[in-house]
Amino acid sequence: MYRDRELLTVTDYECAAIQALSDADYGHYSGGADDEVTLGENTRAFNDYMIRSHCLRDVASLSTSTSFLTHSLSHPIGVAPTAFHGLAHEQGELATVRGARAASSLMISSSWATTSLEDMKKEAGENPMWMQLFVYTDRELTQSIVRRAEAAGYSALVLTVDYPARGNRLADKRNGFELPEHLKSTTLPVIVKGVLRADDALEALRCGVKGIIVSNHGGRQLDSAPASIHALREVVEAVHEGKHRLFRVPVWMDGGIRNGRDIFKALAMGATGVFVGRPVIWGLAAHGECGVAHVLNILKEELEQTMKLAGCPTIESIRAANDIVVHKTFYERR
Ligand SMILES: Cc1cc2nc3c(=O)[nH]c(=O)nc-3n(C[C@H](O)[C@H](O)[C@H](O)COP(=O)(O)O)c2cc1C
Ligand SMILES: CCCCCCC(=O)C(=O)O
Repeated sequence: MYRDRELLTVTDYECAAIQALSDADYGHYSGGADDEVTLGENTRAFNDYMIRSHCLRDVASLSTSTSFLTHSLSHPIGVAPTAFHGLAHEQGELATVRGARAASSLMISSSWATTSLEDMKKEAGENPMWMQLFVYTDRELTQSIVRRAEAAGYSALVLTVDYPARGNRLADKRNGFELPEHLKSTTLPVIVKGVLRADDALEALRCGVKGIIVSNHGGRQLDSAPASIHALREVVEAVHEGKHRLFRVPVWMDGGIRNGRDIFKALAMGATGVFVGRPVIWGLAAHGECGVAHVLNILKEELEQTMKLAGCPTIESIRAANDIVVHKTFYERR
């Protein structure tokens, strides 16, 4: 496992990635749409919530184990689909897949990967992978991707529904960001990714989806969309059945997660698990597969630390506690 006294947090990894990447590539990965209001809100909004910790709880034996659909996992931190890893590291997605496997993280492959979907799955071995695809007007093309993903051993398809058109990314325009010729790849391939409202979540349920990822695409599509953590509660409540926190389908979230406290808050607000995008890219750019694994392990260790300090020894105990995370106004009213 990669260890470095200088690289203790995701923010440390972002600083290392800035050194490793060209300005244009860093701008492409880090940037959001337009004024980047949503991009900023994604991280900031976690500070709107406080962890109302318990004391006098037995946290001697702690477990972060959980499940995503049929997969039993040792922790609830997955890798979000992000495109073009060949810009961040010479081994591209193969390094990311190896890092995710080393950290036992479920990974969602981007349909705009710079490595074929078959090669990625082969590299992952038994580590579970889902395949992301966009909504293409060419149905035959979509079907051929779906068939390839099935044949390769992907266990779910993640349909990104927040991309009817590309967001207005000013960093890319200012830097003249263009994909190098040698990376243009069309490895194109039902969980929906990009839901932010209760009514859309219910419509997705009616369409028979098996899961929902609350996401605003890392602030790269509609600027002024709400922070994912703010939208999470609305979606969770919509798909919530009864008063015992039984969900008709799991709800995950991504966007702005940079530490274990953020993950704890998302779980407490009803998420089955979380996915991280840019932090994985920072690990990849800084130290390849070891960097990816290290970033994911940092997040897992921070989650464990938060669970101990908050008096919640299991993921279920976080999700079952109705009041372990509260909006900060809770304290203003008292
Ligand atoms: C560089 C980059 C590329 C992305 N590519 C894709 C993609 O190919 N497909 C997709 O569904 N989402 C894509 N996303 C969105 C991520 O899956 C995810 O929603 C977002 O990165 C989460 O926010 P975070 O980066 O703050 O963790 C991309 C995001 C970034 C930053
Ligand atoms: C024409 C290439 C589309 C790649 C989309 C990648 C993506 O979702 C992103 O946010 O960037």
